[in-house]
Amino acid sequence: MRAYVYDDIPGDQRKPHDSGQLVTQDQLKELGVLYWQIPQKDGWEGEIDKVAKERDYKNRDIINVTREGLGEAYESKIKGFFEEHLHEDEEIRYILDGSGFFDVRDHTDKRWVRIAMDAGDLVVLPAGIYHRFTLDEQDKIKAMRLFKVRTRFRIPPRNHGGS
Ligand SMILES: CSCCC(=O)C(=O)O
Ligand SMILES: [Fe+2]
Repeated sequence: MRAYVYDDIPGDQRKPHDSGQLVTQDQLKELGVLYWQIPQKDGWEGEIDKVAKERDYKNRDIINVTREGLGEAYESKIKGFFEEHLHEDEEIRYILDGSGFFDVRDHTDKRWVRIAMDAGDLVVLPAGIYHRFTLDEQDKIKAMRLFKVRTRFRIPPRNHGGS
């Protein structure tokens, strides 16, 4: 995982948009974003189960975001993921394969912090944080989604003055 301030330069959302200003794990924690690295090797499921038990995540599923996997739904899914939104509960993702970017609003609510994730990265976005997701130029990701509750509410995207 690598986090940094998003460069806000117009262009393909899949590009890194790396401003070069790194954001540390502690700074992510100040935003309520938690991170674990759980390498994809023997016993990784047990490590996930430990975190799930500790944080009371009762349900999980797998999502495969690829052109092949989603077919016609691909474009609309990609668009929807990248619309700035928040949830009333945490968003928990463990990356099994591929890679992608989670962007979260920082405390100024003006800048994006981009969190570049790949296999073995577990992230928890706190309830109420404005965020979005995009694939990167690899154009595929497979992730485990964990949930405290079965039903998830998504607060519609806001028009944040265009950025
Ligand atoms: C990394 S999984 C795809 C993104 C996603 O599940 C979400 O934005 O809710
Ligand atoms: Fe979300």
